[in-house]
Amino acid sequence: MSDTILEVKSLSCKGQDGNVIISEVNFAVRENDVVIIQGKSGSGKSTLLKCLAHLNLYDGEVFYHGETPKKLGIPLFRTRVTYVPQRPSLLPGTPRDFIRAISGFSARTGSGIKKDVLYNEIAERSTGIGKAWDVEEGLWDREWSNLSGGEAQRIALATAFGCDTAEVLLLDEPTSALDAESGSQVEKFIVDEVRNSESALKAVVWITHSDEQGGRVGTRYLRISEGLCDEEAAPDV
Ligand SMILES: Nc1ncnc2c1ncn2[C@@H]1O[C@H](COP(=O)(O)OP(=O)(O)OP(=O)(O)O)[C@@H](O)[C@H]1O
Repeated sequence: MSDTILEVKSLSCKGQDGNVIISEVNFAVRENDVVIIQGKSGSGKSTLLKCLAHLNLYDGEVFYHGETPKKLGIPLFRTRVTYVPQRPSLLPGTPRDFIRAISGFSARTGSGIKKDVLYNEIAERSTGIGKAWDVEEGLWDREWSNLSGGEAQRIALATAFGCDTAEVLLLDEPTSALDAESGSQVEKFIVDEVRNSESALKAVVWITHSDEQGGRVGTRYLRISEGLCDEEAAPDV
């Protein structure tokens, strides 16, 4: 189908101990999809997202518009298919250091844009989105390790949107550390961006433990159980 962005074929992943975590996963992500991934704790949801972002080794294939990440170039692929971690507080330095580092990647500056100009653009967009989510300006200069879980989560997400390059965002429980009000603000922003035809973002793969959230935002539903991944009907919430 022409609107297919990602195609996952026979994807399997083992842990360092050789145990199979997920096996023979097949699905496609198409334009306007909000694909909800559900499953018990430890079932392999984050593992699947990290494989999609080419952060884990896997067997099988992931195609982005029909091309493998290797053929496209993995750094460029990661600017288009971007993983947003559940616990960004494990990153070194401050959020601004992180923006400075990613502004220097040649996959981003390859278009000829200067590193400093790109840094200013990403920082301005990211802090602007953060402001709308009540993230104080000063928090961008605090070490990730000293941010609260909810602050770090909003900052990581605002930065992913601030980069404005991802066609697919892989969101690992993006609102799990947020209070109800902040969570619904962020949730609405994500869904609006997928629906906004002017946004670079065309689809989201979203891990959530909440059936209610899945029901509100999802358009398709995958469940991981005992290493296998099956598509399900929308939950009855
Ligand atoms: N590198 C690794 N080596 C060995 N085992 C691993 C590795 N990474 C993850 N695992 C194991 O694989 C299983 C799946 O982990 P994963 O983080 O994908 O689960 P999850 O479904 O996202 O869980 P949660 O809902 O608790 O976040 C777990 O049992 C985990 O301990």
